[in-house]
Amino acid sequence: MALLSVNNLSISFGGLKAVSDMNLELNKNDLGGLIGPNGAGKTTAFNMLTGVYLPTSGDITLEGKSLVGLKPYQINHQGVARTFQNIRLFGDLTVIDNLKIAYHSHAKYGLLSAICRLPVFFAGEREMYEKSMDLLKIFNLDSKHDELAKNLPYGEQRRLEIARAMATQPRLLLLDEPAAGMNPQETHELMELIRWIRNEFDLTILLIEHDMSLVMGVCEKIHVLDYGQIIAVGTPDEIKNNRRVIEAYLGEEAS
Ligand SMILES: Nc1ncnc2c1ncn2[C@@H]1O[C@H](COP(=O)(O)OP(=O)(O)OP(=O)(O)O)[C@@H](O)[C@H]1O
Repeated sequence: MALLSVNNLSISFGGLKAVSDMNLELNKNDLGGLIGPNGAGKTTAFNMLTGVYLPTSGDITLEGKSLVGLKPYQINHQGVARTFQNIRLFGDLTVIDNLKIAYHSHAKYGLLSAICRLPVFFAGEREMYEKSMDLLKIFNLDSKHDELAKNLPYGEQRRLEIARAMATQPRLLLLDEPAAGMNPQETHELMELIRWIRNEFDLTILLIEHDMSLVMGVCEKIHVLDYGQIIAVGTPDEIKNNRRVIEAYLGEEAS
C-alpha cells in the first residue's frame, strides 16, 4: 500500500480551479518532488495535504486512512509535518524553545502534572530537552541553542524549521521551497541533509522547489503541476526531457 495517496484532488477558489483532479502516490521512503511554474497550485496542494484547505473533491490517504476533514494538528498527529515557503519560526524564542514547543505536541504529561510540578513533568521536560539537543546536533545548530531564532542567518533558520518539523516525529515530511534564499553551498549541504534524514528517520519526503539543481539532484520521483493539473510524473531524466514540462516552463519564461 502507498504511504501517501492523493486521488482526484480538486479545490476551487470562486471561479478559479487552483488544483484539478490531482493524483499522486508516494511509497514509504520515497523522496518525491512537486514542481511547476509559479501559481501552478503546489502550495495549495500542500495546504490540502495538511488540512489548511478543505478540498472541494477528492481524497488524501496516509497508509489507507483518509486525512480529509481533519484539522491541521490532527493531521500532524497522524504523522504529517511541513515547513513553509515563508519561514514561520517563533523569532523571539530561542532555537531550542522552537523545538521544545514542537515536542510538546507529543508530551507525555498533562496540564495538571505541569501545574503541580509533578515528577512526571520534570522527567518529560528533561526528555524534551535532550531530544531537542539531539536534533539540533543533527542539524548542526546545537552551538546556537540559546540564540533567538530571529538572529540566525537565513540558511540556519530554514534548517531550524526542518528540525522543528522533525520534532513532531513525522512519517511524511512536506518541504515547501526548503532552499529558497540559500546560496549554492547551503543548497548543496541541504541536499545532503535531506537525503540523510530520509534514510536515518525512515521518512517519506515530498518537496516543492524551484531550484532545479536540488530537485534533480535529490528527488527520485517528480510530479509536475501546471495550471492545477499534473502534466507529468517521472524520474529526473524523464522530467527533464518531457515535452509538456519543457513547454510549461518555457511558457513561463516567455511571459
Ligand atoms: N486562498 C486563496 N484564495 C484565492 N486564490 C488562491 C488562494 N490560495 C491560492 N490561490 C490561487 O491558486 C493558484 C495556485 O497558487 P499556489 O500558491 O498554490 O501556487 P504555487 O504553485 O505554489 O506557486 P508559487 O510557486 O509561486 O509559490 C494561484 O492562482 C493563487 O492565486
